[in-house]
Amino acid sequence: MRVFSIPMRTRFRGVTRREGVLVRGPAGWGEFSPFAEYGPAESARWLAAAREAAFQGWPEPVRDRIPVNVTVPAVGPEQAFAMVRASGCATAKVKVAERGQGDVDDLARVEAVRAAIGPAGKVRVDVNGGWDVEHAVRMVRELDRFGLEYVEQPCATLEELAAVRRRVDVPVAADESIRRAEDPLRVRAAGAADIAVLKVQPLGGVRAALKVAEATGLPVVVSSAVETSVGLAAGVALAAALPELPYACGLATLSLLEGDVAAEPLRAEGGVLPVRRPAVDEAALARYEIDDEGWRRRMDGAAAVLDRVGR
Ligand SMILES: O=C(O)CCC(=O)c1ccccc1C(=O)O
Ligand SMILES: [Mg+2]
Repeated sequence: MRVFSIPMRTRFRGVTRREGVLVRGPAGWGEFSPFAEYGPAESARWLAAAREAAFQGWPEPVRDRIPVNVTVPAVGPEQAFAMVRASGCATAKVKVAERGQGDVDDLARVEAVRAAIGPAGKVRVDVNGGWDVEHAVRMVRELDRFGLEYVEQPCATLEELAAVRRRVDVPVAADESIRRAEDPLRVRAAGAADIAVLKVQPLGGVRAALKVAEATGLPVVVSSAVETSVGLAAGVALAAALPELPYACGLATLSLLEGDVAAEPLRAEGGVLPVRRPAVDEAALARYEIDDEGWRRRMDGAAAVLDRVGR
């Protein structure tokens, strides 16, 4: 196992370095990079995803190009404008409701992103559950001045998502509400969302995520957990294997990192990612490799859970 620590270009989810473990098996490289706040039980799914990548490989793709969105963190309007222009993407996802900021910051950022992407581009916002129902209804209507493709996780709970969905015309996507195998059916039953955002690592692998996609019965947006090219390749494999892919995916996140572990990183060009699987490059990895006992323990903890409960 190889531990990496890569600085983020801009702070994201309060994180300034992205860390994790790369494992190698007969099928290739896998990434295990649960966020710092996740304990062994939750991290076990992330390890299952890494093991699938390393030991099993992924289902056959049905497409060879994945349209992607540029991800705009909670930065100022000028930086947001520049990030969208530099990306070449026709869809932008804008983070809003950042702690310490206000509605005026969100309105200015979304306005700048709309200006950068042009009238034909698509703009979605991700609230990460940061609003209550009244705040969400008011802000979605205000932000829709700039034209919203959808709003991702406007509130924390399924019941709140359902309430917002009944009161606004903008489609609602569920992200944090879809994390465990039993959740998707609840999302469907609650009428809480129009779209399901799926991430490979927290769902326990590409095959597990495909099952969740089927269970939700909703159109899917595949999103990254801000991984290296190794982790992103699993998201690309999921996006490539889904029977339908009606929306751009949130897999253009390599640009949020200062560097990568592959010689030919999974970087979007013209708003599209190729369906391929980059290998770890020793020289690239050497720049970011650390020796960290903590990550060894996290992996052992997750492995103990996985090997006890199975997959
Ligand atoms: O979807 C994207 O555009 C990028 C990925 C992303 O936003 C994200 C990355 C890590 C953790 C949470 C999230 C999120 O969608 O909330
Ligand atoms: Mg999200």
